Amino acid sequence: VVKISNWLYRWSNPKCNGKLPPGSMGFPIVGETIEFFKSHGCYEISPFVKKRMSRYGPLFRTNLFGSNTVVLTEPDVIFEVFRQENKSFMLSYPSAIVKPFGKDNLFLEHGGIHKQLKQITLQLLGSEGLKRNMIRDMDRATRDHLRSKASQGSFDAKDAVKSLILAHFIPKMISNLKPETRRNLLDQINAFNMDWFQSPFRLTTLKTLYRAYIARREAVKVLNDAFTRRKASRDKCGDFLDTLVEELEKESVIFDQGNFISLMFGLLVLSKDSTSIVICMAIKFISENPKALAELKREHEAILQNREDKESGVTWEEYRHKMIFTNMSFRRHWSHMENPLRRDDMHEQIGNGYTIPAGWIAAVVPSAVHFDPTIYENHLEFNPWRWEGKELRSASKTFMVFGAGARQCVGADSARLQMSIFIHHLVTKYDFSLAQEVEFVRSPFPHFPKGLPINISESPKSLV
Ligand code: HEM
Repeated sequence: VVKISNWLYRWSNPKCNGKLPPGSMGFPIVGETIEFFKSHGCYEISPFVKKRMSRYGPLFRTNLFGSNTVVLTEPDVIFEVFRQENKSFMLSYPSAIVKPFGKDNLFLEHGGIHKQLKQITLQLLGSEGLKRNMIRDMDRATRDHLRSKASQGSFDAKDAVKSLILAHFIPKMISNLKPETRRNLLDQINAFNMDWFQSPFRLTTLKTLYRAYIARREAVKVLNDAFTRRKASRDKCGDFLDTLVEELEKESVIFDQGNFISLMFGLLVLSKDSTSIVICMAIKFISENPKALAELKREHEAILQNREDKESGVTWEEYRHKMIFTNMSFRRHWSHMENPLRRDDMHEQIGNGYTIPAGWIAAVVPSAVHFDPTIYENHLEFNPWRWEGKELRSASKTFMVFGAGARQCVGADSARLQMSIFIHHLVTKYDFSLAQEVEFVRSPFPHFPKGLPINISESPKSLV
């Protein structure tokens, strides 16, 4: 009894050579993880965080995924943690989250390996790569996909947008796959979903995890075959696989084929899951806000009217400089990555004289800043006009939807571009509405448990 009481006491009152932030460590072993995963509305701060912020203040301690954790919600502290990447704070996600992506995932590495991998990835997803290689095909695929879906009169946007993204992204990775192999890869990447993470405490979790494991295994097989064949043939196809094969041939190479297979797999899954959910959020919000929809139509019809070559599709210039209201409308929708996690390696002093002991996790909550009532009037309202005249692209202490510092998202521009092109075609060519009331929750990633069915038809006023 004495031993157990002692252990329970130590669980609730962990050691610290400074002052720990207030908070509760929850139940032994599971901590407060179950409450953390409770689903909640999407356009708000999670009740888990909100409740503790009002009880303990902007910094509080807890235990999540079996790790002692300090949750950070203050803009200055969050920005500083991002800035200290690779110095006192290191990216660190629980193995339960990252394991299903495979063991070779080098984006979890630090220092030089991470830097080199990021440079390689930016050849595909950086603005030069997007401008040169991606925008035309992205536009064409989006236009054709929407046309074919709209001809059915209604469709589930949740699945359709994922397939649309993969349909043009897979050939950018590997351009010479046979149609049936490409179809198989698309199906496997689509089958690899994050359902196990949305509800890790349900009986069905093991089943969804197993399905994801099988899908990953099959997808990796396709990617591996394509890699091996390309290496042997030395063909040049102008795709990302060329870049990766060339990297492997360099004398100073620090990666192997397995690392690059894992990279391709991770990028395909991320592009499908992250961007599609934000596009679906956009469809939902503009369907419910006629004033914002009218303004979007005005912006995109003006772009179309001023375009010299009507068949050229969205240009880089239009995307970067003429979609101001589009940017304003979906600015906060990107705030969907709820908790970037870092491990404190240095026993860091943070705000208000508190300390994060070495080895603890720092869970930053950017959405607490993006929905902060002291920064935003009517903070939960969808109001694109609140951004009028503001700088819309770069990260700041009060806006970090794509992270900040060394770990800033490599896919940010590609996601924004895909969203802008989708909205362009949707609002200029179609009339659409939600087919039914939509369930939209966050646990902790946002998702539409019952899909997003929409009714759609070609607009009689369509300009092209
Ligand atoms: C809805 C769109 C997206 C959002 C909101 C988003 C958000 C984020 C955030 C907040 C981070 C930083 C994580 C951290 O600091 O721990 C991040 C990193 C990352 N994102 Fe995205 N992302 C999006 C789309 C994408 C896409 C489309 C891709 C790839 C195709 C991508 C690839 C990555 C990668 C590889 C990293 C790790 C970067 C590094 O460690 O240096 N993301 N993303």
